[in-house]
Amino acid sequence: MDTAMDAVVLDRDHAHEASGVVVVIDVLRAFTTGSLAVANGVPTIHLVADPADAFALRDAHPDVLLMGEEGGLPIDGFDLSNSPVELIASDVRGRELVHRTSSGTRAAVAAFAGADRLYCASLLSAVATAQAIGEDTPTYVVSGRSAERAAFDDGDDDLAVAEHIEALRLGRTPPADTSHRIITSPAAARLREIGVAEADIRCAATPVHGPTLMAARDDRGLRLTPVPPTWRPVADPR
Ligand SMILES: O=C(O)[C@H](CS(=O)(=O)O)OP(=O)(O)O
Repeated sequence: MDTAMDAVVLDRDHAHEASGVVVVIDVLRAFTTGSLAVANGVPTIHLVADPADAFALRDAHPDVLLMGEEGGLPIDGFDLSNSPVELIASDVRGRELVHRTSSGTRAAVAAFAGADRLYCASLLSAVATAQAIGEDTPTYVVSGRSAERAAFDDGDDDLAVAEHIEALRLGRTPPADTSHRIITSPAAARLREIGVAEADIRCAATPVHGPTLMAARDDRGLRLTPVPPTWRPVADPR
């Protein structure tokens, strides 16, 4: 994709081409909800591309909670939808989640194959993600942009967050309009159309500092865990 950034930016259809350090962005709503889940005590999020994979994981591990959506709407038999506001109100502490969404988790599963390190990010985790990436120039995957969604979405909410993270990573002032771009994005309009609560959109557009999520493979597939923060005091004596 052509963007104002030097970093490579891929849409979801090209996620499998990503290599090196990869940041998959889904601000509305997958990785906003994911970041809030770990902030609320979820130790691990298993990512799947298909609802059938989520049900299979629960059959094998009945203690997990299933979270996600199909076309933005709750999935019958899942415990939670893909809603950050619902997540905050739920008791998830200590529970492992299986997360399936139409754009975000599918993009992450596709991008993982070629990645040396993969982060799943949103505006909530922009600062933590920029810190975790460090000096490596990452490839960003704008998960909301794909041929499947071209008629109603250009992925601008995710691109805005990619630009925000990249500015932070380079020590520059991040754009002042990131939240505005999320709230006024085609993805937000689409969610409003299907009846998703405005609070979910506002939550995703609020730049609080949440944890970023790093992917690894285990015996259950792809899993996300929080990256420990690397904050240092300003006057570090070392
Ligand atoms: O639930 C969401 O916010 C979206 C639904 S869709 O992609 O617009 O159909 O999924 P996500 O994967 O979180 O972007």
